[in-house]
Amino acid sequence: MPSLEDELFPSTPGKFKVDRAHNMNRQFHRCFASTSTMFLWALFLIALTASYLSFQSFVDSGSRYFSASWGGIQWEKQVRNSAQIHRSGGMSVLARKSLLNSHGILVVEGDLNDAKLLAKLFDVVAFTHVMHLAAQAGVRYAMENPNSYVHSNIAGLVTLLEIGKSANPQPAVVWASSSSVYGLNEKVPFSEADRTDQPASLYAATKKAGEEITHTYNHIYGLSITGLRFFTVYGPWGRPDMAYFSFTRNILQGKPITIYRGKNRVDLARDFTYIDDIVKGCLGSLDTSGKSTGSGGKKKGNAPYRIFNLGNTSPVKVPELVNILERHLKVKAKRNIVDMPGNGDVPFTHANISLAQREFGYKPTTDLQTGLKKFVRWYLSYYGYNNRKGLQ
Ligand SMILES: O=C(O)[C@H]1O[C@H](OP(=O)(O)OP(=O)(O)OC[C@H]2O[C@@H](n3ccc(=O)[nH]c3=O)[C@H](O)[C@@H]2O)[C@H](O)[C@@H](O)[C@H]1O
Repeated sequence: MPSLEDELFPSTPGKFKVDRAHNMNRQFHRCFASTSTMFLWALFLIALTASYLSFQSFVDSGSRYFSASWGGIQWEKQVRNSAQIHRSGGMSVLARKSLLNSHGILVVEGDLNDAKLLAKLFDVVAFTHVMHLAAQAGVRYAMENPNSYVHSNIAGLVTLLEIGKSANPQPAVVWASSSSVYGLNEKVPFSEADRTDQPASLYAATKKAGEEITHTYNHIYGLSITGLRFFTVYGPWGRPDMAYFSFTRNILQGKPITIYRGKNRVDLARDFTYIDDIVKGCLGSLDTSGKSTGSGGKKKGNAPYRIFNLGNTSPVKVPELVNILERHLKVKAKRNIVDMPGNGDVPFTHANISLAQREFGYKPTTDLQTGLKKFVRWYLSYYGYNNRKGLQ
């Protein structure tokens, strides 16, 4: 019989008990902990169902699980207080996930598909912005649990947009797309105007669908939309299913790591982007998002529809990523090199970021060597390796 944890987290790629607690908070840390400027705004953050919750179990029983956890006069008061503007700036932001209670901000956990919860939140607070980072992420896991991608990345997105379009005022929506939409595109570096009609994975296809779906809400209802194509984001509090994270774990545990190799023995490469740079991009895009024009479901004029690459502009081969990890960890990896299986991976990614640079001064400053050093320092501390000999 599955445990309660499995009931709630069965779709989690790379679910590890020890990581769960930090998964629940990681979006906060990833997006806000390192960026004090976020507190210029009134924040209200909702922890909506994302990659680390079980969509299947929500379909079966999830609404019952969550329905008990919100509502009531006291809860509404907490939501309102939490959404108050803490400093000047005039924004009130609805984002995917948590903020520490110590900052006076309430965390509401719920399923993105819970329209009643979303409607209630918009009822209680007139959100000016939605930072929507909830998703079922991961390229390869889509082959194992395809419906979780549809549930979160498509159905959940539509639920959110439906609520947003009917709200008065309508919020500006900034949301997470993905570099994976470039799919089999071979033109480098990838620019926003390049082809995105050849997805290589279901994950990519659902993110591409999200771009089309948000476009219709912009067109019909006047919602201000900004889609951010993130390029392999890494760093402290990251996702345990991603390569840099699972490689680190295996290297430290003396277990082999599998490195995929592309056609003709060509190494795969990624435009790995450090979390702090991504946070700056998120903030820049919120700052410049522009207003929605409609209200109560009626469009009153054209609203911005924007898409930006948020990458690092310098792809690194996966074996080089492993070299860097070895140096920081001071442990040799046991490498198992295999030909890339047909699992949705693409051979390389490489961002052209000139559009984001022009629009809001986006400029990544962390190279992979530096970013992984910070990640490893966090990892060793978080998992208690600093108390063990030889890994200081
Ligand atoms: O930019 C994105 O839009 C996506 O970025 C990320 O996808 P990817 O770039 O695939 O990152 P990641 O899994 O870390 O694999 C990195 C490299 O290691 C290779 N890889 C992976 C696993 C393994 O065991 N071996 C291996 O060689 C693998 O073949 C790849 O070449 C996010 O997960 C995804 O949610 C999405 O946001």
